[in-house]
Amino acid sequence: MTSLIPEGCPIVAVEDDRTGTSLETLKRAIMDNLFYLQARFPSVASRNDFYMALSYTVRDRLLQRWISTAETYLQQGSRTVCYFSAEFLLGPHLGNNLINLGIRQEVEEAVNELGLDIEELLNQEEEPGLGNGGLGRLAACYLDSMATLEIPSFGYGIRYEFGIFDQEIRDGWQVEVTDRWLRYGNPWEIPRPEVRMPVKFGGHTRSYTDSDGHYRVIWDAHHVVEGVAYDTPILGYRVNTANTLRLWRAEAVESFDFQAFNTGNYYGAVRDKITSENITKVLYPNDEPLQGKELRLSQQYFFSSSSLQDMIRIYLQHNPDLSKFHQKFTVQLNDTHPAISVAELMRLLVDDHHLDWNTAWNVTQHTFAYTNHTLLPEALEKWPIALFQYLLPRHLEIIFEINQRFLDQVRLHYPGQSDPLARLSIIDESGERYVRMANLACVGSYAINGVAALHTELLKATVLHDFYQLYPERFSNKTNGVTPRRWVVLSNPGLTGLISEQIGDGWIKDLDQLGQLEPLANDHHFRACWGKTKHDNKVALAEHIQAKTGIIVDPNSLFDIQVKRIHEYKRQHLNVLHIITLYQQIKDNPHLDITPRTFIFGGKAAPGYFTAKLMIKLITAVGDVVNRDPDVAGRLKVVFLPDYNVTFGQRVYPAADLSEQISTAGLEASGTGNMKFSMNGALTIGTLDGANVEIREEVGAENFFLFGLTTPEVQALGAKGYQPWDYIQSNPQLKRVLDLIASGHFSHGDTNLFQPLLSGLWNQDKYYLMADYQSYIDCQQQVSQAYQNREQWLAMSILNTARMGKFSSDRSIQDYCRDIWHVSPVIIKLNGGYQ
Ligand SMILES: [N-]=[N+]=N[C@]1([C@H](N)O)O[C@H](CO)[C@@H](O)[C@H](O)[C@H]1O
Repeated sequence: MTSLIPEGCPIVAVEDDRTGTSLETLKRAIMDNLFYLQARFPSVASRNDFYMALSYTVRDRLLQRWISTAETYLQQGSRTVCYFSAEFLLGPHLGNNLINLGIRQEVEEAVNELGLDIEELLNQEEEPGLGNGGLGRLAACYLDSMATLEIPSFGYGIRYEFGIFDQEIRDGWQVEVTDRWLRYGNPWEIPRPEVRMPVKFGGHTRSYTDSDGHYRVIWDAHHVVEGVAYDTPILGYRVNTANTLRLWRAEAVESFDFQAFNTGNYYGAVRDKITSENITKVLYPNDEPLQGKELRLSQQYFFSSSSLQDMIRIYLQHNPDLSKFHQKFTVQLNDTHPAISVAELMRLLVDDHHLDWNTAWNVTQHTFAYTNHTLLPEALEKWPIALFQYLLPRHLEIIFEINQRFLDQVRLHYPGQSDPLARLSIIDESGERYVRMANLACVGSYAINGVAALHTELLKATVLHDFYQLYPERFSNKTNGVTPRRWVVLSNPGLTGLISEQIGDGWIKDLDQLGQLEPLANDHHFRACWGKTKHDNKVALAEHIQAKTGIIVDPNSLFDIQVKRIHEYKRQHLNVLHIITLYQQIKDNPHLDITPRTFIFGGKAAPGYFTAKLMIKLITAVGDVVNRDPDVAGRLKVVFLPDYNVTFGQRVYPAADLSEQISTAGLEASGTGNMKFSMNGALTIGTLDGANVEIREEVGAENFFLFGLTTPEVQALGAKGYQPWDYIQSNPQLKRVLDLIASGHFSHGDTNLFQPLLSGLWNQDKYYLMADYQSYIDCQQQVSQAYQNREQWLAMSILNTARMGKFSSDRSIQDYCRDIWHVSPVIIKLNGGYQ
């Protein structure tokens, strides 16, 4: 693309005001932005005005890095990773950018001198809740690590107008409130109105033979929507690299139909605008269970097509030959949500750019890599053929062709055997016939990975076994990780200071250096400082809990925390059975010497998931009784803290003594909260599931509270016919706990309220709570005893943090770069001026 600025034009020097970090410069910049961008003077400016003025000031210091990065990638034509995700749970930007720019102190001083409070301004930011849980947050941690490791990369996703709902608890029940995160504007995104991609839907296809005798297909779409780009800079930690997260918003090609308006059809005049914009209106609030709605498939296709068209546009700026597209770009598919991209790239290459099928397929298969995040059958996406025919007729044709050619190969592998073909086929012939998105992703990808060692082994043995048999070389494990920048440095400045004081701050970019803390686990003084840091964080959380819920908790009690999406396989209700067990023990013997505990829960339930909502009600109902019971006398407190999100997590992980990771073995693919808790010195009580297995390997079995059935034991019990009633009948304590719930003790005498939960446990207990109950209770007893030995507990806590190096998302990204993407870092030099 030719520069619009003529050769020899005077260089526009970048003013210090935009990049300077001296106290006076920052103060002037904040006031200038208040004046020139917020058009406010201090005496009438609101907290949001000051937040915006500060944000623009910090953003300016990003922009030089961002533009230098973009220019360098353009000049060097660097091989680039594109991370396709329907969710990016970014969290608030301001605090993180201050850390990554390394100017937190300077800005705090400037803000103080202006008579403002930086914590208040930080809390002013509406977090972009463009995700449901682990999958979306992982994508955000990976963007931070790719930038910090100076990897040329783009994030591509959807700019939902409304993110994950805000959660309120009314009368103990979850109530969803619309997340209007954009209502005060978003200083961290740059609209790119010129970057618009036409995305077609519906209609029909027709084919013809062109003048060169080539078979060509035209897609006459029913309607076209435009994808408009909004870019957010993703700055690495203490580097010059600022990569781009490009999120697409849907707009109507024609946002106002004058003809309709002139004929008085006012709705008609804006119909296109409304239907088009609906595509990116709201995030589907389901974590795991698939949402088979047409709009969901439209969202997935919309951002996949916009992103691939954008990549081809960037590619053609320097390379006319699309047959080498995969050498420049590689795309990581974050679960099957963007798997339609496999068919879309084929359509773009064959129909729009006239590559022959085989060349296009070679490019496609060498472009995509696929990450699976769950084994839950109900989460594996499949779309009815009829919906595909209606919404994406050309893609259905292409998928049939891909499948045809694929099955021809498979037949060679399994001569005369139909079963493997039926399982491997992209088309599920049962019922109304479906397109299996995981199969499409596997056929169209050169690499397939799970997100923890156990999960990947289970993928190879179960859900993707046939693909593993066919393409063993494509499979690898890439254990998840989390960024220590947001989850330790930003969330836990006390611990950060204590660690860096001892071992320097190299650990922030090289987490294995935390290993240098090990010897200090035996140092009484260091243990005392460690304990104080944790206690200070617990005091801060206790104040927040009182402010948010009115519940007073004792920071000296053991903070036992379970925060994650509410789901039966995550077994928040098993945690409640432990609470009731302790409660009954106290009721039986009010003088019982027990370790005082504060049970803190947080997590959203998918709005349509009734059992999960009932689990929240059980937690709040038990809390209402236990928290007020005179016999308990405050030794047990149960808190359900509403609206669990990234900001909430930043408060909670540093304040935990015990991290609850109690899913049924074999069902939690990885978990990432488990890593954030341990990194902040919490000890884990958990099953051998997901990344718990690797955390226990790293921190040492002696520093991990393990309980429960293993995956093979769960499978064996299931195979032999699991009778939960047998466990209830043979365990009087367990029976008493369930009977107390059934009696209405926690529901004002209403014996029906929790019936659905109880009957599920008595009859089927799909997630083996009854089988794991006693092991869990015994393990919790060990926890209480261990907590009584403060010095030992502190030593275990220090060792947990010291041995968490493996779980940095930097390590995960280095694994992806080495084994899958084959991309190398590009060092960015800051460019002082522009020609
Ligand atoms: N979808 N999905 N999967 C999950 C999470 N629910 O978002 O992905 C997360 C990120 O890979 C995993 O840690 C977690 O175990 C898994 O259940």
